Amino acid sequence: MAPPPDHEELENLRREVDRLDAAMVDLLAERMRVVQAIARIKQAATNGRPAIRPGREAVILRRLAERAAGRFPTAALLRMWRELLAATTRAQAPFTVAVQVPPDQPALWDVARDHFGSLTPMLRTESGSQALRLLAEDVSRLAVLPLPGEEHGWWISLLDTSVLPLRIVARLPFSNPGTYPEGVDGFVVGAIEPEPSGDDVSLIAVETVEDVSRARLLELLGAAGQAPRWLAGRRRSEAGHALHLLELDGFPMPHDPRLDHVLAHAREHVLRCVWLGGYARPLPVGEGV
Ligand SMILES: C=C(O[C@@H]1C=C(C(=O)O)C=C[C@H]1O)C(=O)O
Repeated sequence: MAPPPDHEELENLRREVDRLDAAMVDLLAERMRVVQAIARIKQAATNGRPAIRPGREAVILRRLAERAAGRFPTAALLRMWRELLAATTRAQAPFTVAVQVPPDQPALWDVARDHFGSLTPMLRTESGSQALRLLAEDVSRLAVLPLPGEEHGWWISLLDTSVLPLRIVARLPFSNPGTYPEGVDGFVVGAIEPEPSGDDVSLIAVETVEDVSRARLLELLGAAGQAPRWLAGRRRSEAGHALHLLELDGFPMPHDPRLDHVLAHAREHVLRCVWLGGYARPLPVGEGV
């Protein structure tokens, strides 16, 4: 039987695909060499801490999503890059991720898996304190914990770590093409200094005297020029104080004058403000499908 007339063209196109595949592998190898050079420079500062830089990763992913838009399915591209970033960070220093999977958010495991790649060891924990213990014991270098709320009070523990402070460094999922159920969100915690990505949200714990209501607190901060969102609260009955977790747009640092301003402005009610970290604002849901 005579070959179909376009047989030769098909063969040529497949050779072209093979050539491009080979070129992409060469580029990945070249990229890995550059990452290793970065790792050598970072080594002194990293000193056993995780190599991941969530702010930098967010900058890379936003830029590539924009570049690929309309030419390559962005959601697939982002998934590929997550796998790549997991491989390049693991190559710098192997790490394990502790993941608290609450019974009502089983998909948080998948969100963590997609973010840290299919080959990164992950340990499932029942509670936030268990996940944080794995960090303290150096069994895991990073933890994925459900968004703070009434049930999830793990963030309180971050206030009390003085050596090698644990920070909230990322919010997951960073991109959700609509495949994760709504309300399945987590924070990544680790002994890393969060770095700005250009579009960030900060997390501030505010300790107040006990009788300051949530509304009053937001009002006080509003008067100090801030427009925070309230995430969670806890009473510290032993001290007669209350703790609130707030989100603030932008990227304040531990000693941001904006926080000092809040303290000065609401001195009678606010006892301290503690910067717990921040995260790169995720891409809008459904983007990059
Ligand atoms: C290479 C670095 O380390 C990690 C790997 C990255 C990458 O592969 O591009 C980016 C950020 C870090 O999570 C870096 O810090 O730049």
